[in-house]
Amino acid sequence: MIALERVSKTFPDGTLALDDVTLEVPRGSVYGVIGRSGAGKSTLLRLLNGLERASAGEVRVDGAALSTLDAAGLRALRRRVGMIFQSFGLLGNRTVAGNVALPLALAGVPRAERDARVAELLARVGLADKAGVYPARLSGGQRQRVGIARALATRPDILLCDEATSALDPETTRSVLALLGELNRELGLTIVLITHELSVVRAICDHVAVIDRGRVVESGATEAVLGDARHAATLALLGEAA
Ligand SMILES: Nc1ncnc2c1ncn2[C@@H]1O[C@H](COP(=O)(O)OP(=O)(O)OP(=O)(O)O)[C@@H](O)[C@H]1O
Repeated sequence: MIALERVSKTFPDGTLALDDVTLEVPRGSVYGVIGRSGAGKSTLLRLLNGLERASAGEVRVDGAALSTLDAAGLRALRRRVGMIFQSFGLLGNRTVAGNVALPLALAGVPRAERDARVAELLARVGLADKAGVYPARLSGGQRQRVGIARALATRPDILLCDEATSALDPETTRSVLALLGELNRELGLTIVLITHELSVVRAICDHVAVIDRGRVVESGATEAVLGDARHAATLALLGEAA
């Protein structure tokens, strides 16, 4: 459903962040992109929701070439592609409910419908009792649950996770990853997550791509890639995790 076909990204200063990347994310999968800092992970993720445009090659979502989308097409794409962040990205001057309602308000969803959807989302992420609380009063794990609820508000079928658990302790990481796994199964949500932690890939990803200096050096089913690692970048990640 998501395909990168020989995608390269060169920034105006000449930095080649992605170099001839080809990969395919199957519908309904949890797809991990792992690599060191600066490998190109964030750039790859930003290409998937149209925040960056490929310098060469093509990104397709359900066959539609993102390079051909006009402004309306990009808005439609972003409604079906949710995103969560390492730093959560919540608005401190809005309550939990207010944060989750924001994308619905922007999409013009009527008040009553919005309130019902927010209540449903907060119940799903286990925060029904926190609707009126401000983000500053929440733990990191709770903040990320709000981020997840907000990302799912417009019923996207793809969720992009940008180092979503990197700021969390191991136990909270496990519970947030478990929630993502449940949402993947219950909603058929396709999840693309970027991480520098092999434990995250092992915990939740059925597929993985290892990225090194802008190139995908290994990709495929997680067990196959990790069980038969060949590239130095993958071996280094396995060595660090051992
Ligand atoms: N807007 C930009 N202009 C110029 N270079 C950029 C820009 N954004 C990223 N880069 C460069 O592109 C390369 C890949 O960056 P990217 O942020 O995608 O890596 P990453 O794997 O996500 O790293 P990290 O885990 O540290 O966020 C790096 O060399 C980075 O400095």
